[in-house]
Amino acid sequence: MSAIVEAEGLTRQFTVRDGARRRRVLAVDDLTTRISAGEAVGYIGANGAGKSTTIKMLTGILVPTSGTVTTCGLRPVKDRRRLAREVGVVFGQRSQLWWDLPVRESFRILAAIHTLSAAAERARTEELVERLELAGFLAVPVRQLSLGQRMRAEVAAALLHSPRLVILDEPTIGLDVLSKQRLREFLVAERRAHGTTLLLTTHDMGDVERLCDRVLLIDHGRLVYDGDLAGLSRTAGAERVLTVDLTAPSADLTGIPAARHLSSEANGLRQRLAFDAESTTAARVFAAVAERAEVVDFTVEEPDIEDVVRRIYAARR
Ligand SMILES: Nc1ncnc2c1ncn2[C@@H]1O[C@H](COP(=O)(O)OP(=O)(O)OP(=O)(O)O)[C@@H](O)[C@H]1O
Repeated sequence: MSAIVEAEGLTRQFTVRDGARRRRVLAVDDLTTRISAGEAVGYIGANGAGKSTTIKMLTGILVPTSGTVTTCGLRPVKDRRRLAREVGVVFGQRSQLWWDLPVRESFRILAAIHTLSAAAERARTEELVERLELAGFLAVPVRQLSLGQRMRAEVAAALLHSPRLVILDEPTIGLDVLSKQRLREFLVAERRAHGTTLLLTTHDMGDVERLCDRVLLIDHGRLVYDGDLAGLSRTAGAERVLTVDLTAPSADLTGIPAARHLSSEANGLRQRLAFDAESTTAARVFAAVAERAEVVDFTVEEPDIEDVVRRIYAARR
């Protein structure tokens, strides 16, 4: 797979005033990573961890203090214009649309900026209007749109020129559950249809769970995890939980190998056991429970990803 982002020792330092003194902040510290074409990567970290600074270096807005980065095979600062054709950026908290113009007009201006042919503009606009359900408000000025409508229009605007890389900065912030779901479904479909690479910064772990197959976790400018979500949970030692409903009240199911009894309800009719996916499996825990009691129903819960991230931060403090 060709590389869409290649960063090598990427570092950005700021000098900030701290009263009378000057202090250096390493916003991004020696970041080395590679993102291949077609990947969907969640870039997560606490406020101030260095996510925006990284994105700015990837898109040529900020010059690195040291290290190198290529985005879509281009040098972001030097080739910024050419890069603009390859990358689409969506900011959840900042509009890129013309506030007083109808949505349709913003699209026309952007198509002209990207020098799309009339046929390409028509086909892509139609595709995005249909997939993002924009038809009902194309003639409405942006300032009159609801947040959910505006975000859909923002995404369409950023994707109009069919960029190879789409960077989304907190794309679902402030959206209601349904709008979030629609937007995520659109992004999944867009990626499937066009092989688009997604790089997403978010505090919403639902975005990561539903959209990303890889997570980069950054803390104080340093990359502290690179892998899939399941691995992130393992890193934090997070446990899965087996809940069993039994046919008869039972004593606490303690002493199950590699599992920990968490709770019992209704005289032990429902019991919860936590286990570490590294040392056993849900099937083994279930089998051990079934030897001791008759089970009518069961569920297995995955670790809560927000809890996982909190644990990782806590462990590093
Ligand atoms: N222009 C700047 N001048 C000085 N310091 C800056 C500048 N931009 C960012 N920083 C500092 O660099 C660090 C990383 O900031 P950055 O905005 O990249 O974090 P972030 O992970 O995007 O945070 P958030 O989730 O709040 O957007 C912070 O300590 C921030 O204060």
